[in-house]
Amino acid sequence: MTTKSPAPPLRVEPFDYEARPVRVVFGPGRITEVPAEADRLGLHRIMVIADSRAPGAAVLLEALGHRISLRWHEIAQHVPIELAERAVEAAAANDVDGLISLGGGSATGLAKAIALDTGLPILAVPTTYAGSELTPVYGMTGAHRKRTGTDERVRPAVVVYDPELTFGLPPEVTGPSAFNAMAHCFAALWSPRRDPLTSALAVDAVRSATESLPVLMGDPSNVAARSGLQYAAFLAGTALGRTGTGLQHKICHELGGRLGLSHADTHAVVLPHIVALNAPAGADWAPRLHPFLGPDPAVGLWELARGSGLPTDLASLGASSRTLREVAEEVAGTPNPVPVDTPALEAVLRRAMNGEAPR
Ligand SMILES: NC(=O)c1ccc[n+]([C@@H]2O[C@H](COP(=O)([O-])OP(=O)(O)OC[C@H]3O[C@@H](n4cnc5c(N)ncnc54)[C@H](O)[C@@H]3O)[C@@H](O)[C@H]2O)c1
Ligand SMILES: O=C(O)CCC(=O)CC(=O)O
Repeated sequence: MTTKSPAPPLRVEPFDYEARPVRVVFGPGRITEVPAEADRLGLHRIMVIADSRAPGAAVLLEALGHRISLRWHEIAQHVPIELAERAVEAAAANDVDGLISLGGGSATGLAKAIALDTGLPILAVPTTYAGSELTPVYGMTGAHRKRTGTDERVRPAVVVYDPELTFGLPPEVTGPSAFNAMAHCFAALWSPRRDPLTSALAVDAVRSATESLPVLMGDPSNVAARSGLQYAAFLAGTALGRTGTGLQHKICHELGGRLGLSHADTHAVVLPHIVALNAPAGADWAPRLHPFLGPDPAVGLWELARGSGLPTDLASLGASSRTLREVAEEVAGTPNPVPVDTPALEAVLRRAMNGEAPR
């Protein structure tokens, strides 16, 4: 591991600040408070979208009792459009007045797709570190292309975080999902829409994620580390929900939509390389991360990924050279602190493809 050093004093630039209302309930065991939160929202005919691999569904369904109008268990990454359409039809047929999602970003994403069409309020119970529950961003996939957008109708009204629900999250989901959260942090740190609060949230999220992840790799049920990683996801999602996404996320959406790759795995592989690309423009953010990631944050991330047993090459995820070229052509114009043309971006993606160190 590279040597870590203290951060220099923070320089505060002029900024605009605006926050959107969301109620967040955080703590072990607090899934029991979901019925009271549903009552607070005035929900009587709820559609529960529950990932059956995540714990808590049975408890939640029993606790909600008569408030439930429809149970939905079919969930898929990147939200296929035909799945979203069927879920919207079912919500209308059952006259539901609100949505409760329990699961990772895929369960939240389906609730968002329904809310986009219907305007129904969402109460989210996240069980990974994707952070979707705090953003107005949605995504849907059809004909191997992912469409993303931003709409306040999809931002959940209430989020209930219960770290106990993540105790059984397997290491191959925990590690990449932590990197998905850290990808939000970097997007927020270098966004033109950043402000001192989004940057502070992002820095503390990286601190908490980099402290918690190594603990969880050896002790998956460590309560403090599970809480620390979910806290990081909360901060990271809040920051991303204010600043929006950029090149890193666009690359992952293009790869995920075309190839059906695991979203979090793709973020984990690509992130160190995009951090390296943007390092020359990192005077404002890189020194703040030195205490947690060492003097070169890109290398620090790459070493953390390797040390945690995460995938570090796109080839093993199923990407091909042809796809890399298509993705580079598609996303090269995306605004980024260090502008990048198609050949340069293809070279970056090729390094990610081969599992090379970021540079
Ligand atoms: N809109 C946004 O702001 C945003 C942000 C991040 C991710 N996303 C989207 O979310 C999706 C990915 O979310 P994800 O990475 O959380 O994956 P996911 O929701 O598909 O979950 C990953 C796997 O873990 C399982 N799982 C979830 N919680 C579990 C638990 N507690 N215990 C055991 N198994 C559990 C799931 O069944 C699945 O097999 C993608 O479609 C991505 O685009 C959206
Ligand atoms: O909801 C989506 O599918 C698009 C937004 C998203 O996935 C954010 C991310 O890349 O983590």
